[in-house]
Amino acid sequence: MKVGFLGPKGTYSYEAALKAGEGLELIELENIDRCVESVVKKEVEMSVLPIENSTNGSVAGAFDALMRIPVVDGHAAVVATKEIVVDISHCLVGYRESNVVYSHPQVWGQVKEWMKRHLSGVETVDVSSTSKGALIAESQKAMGISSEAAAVVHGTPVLEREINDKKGNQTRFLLLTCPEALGLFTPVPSKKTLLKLQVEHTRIGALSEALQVLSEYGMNLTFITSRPDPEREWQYIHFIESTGGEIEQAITKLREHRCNVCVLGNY
Ligand SMILES: O=C(O)C(=O)C[C@]1(C(=O)O)C=C[C@@H](O)C=C1
Repeated sequence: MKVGFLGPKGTYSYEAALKAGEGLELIELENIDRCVESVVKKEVEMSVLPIENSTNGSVAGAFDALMRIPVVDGHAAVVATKEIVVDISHCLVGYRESNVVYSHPQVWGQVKEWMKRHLSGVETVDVSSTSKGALIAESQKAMGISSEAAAVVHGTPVLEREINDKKGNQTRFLLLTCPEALGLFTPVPSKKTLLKLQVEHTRIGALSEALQVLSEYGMNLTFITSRPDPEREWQYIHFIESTGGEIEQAITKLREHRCNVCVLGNY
């Protein structure tokens, strides 16, 4: 079975993909959008998507990509089936004489204090992944922030280990798949449900009513994030994760309240 991950090898996404299961064929993808698109287009059976870091919060680009999953008759064409948590320990890699450092944009907020103390004045450049940062650092004799595994993959010297501001730094990934491929998995009891929700913001209390419905049906919110709706200016798409409750009944009720809602996964 093919599992896509944000490449090149050595990213934290690669580590998440290794945790996805046994005997899987891991396929390198070039950016976060492709991690969703490749499953939608059935180029891979599954892929891993980073959604939240314990220090720096939700990965905006991941939710923007989830927004583009086609929904037919209220059902998403791709769903999350598993949550994978990876410990994130960043290293400064490359060549100290440079004054440029490359990494994934989600990293800067995880090393802010350390950068202030040790690398103030250097230019930070966003690249598609941490491993890409280590690769560019090596080819341009610059610096990068990545895992030690990425430095090993690209032969980039490690200058400093454990530079993240908070120890116990972790990122959550979702394992995405198309519902037709779900039969290939051994079912595990799911604990969390991820919903995509749109409410009519022109109506007072629309979001609070929707959240009330979830609580009425015993769904306990564990995470909520909102992204701008690409089709409606100053309107938002909400991603809500919860545990327990009567999900089907809650969804029926939300639709009665004119909410546009679909399940993006159970894990
Ligand atoms: O660049 C990587 O190594 C990734 O797997 C992406 C990603 C992210 O998008 O959050 C994953 C974990 C870290 O928080 C930093 C970057």
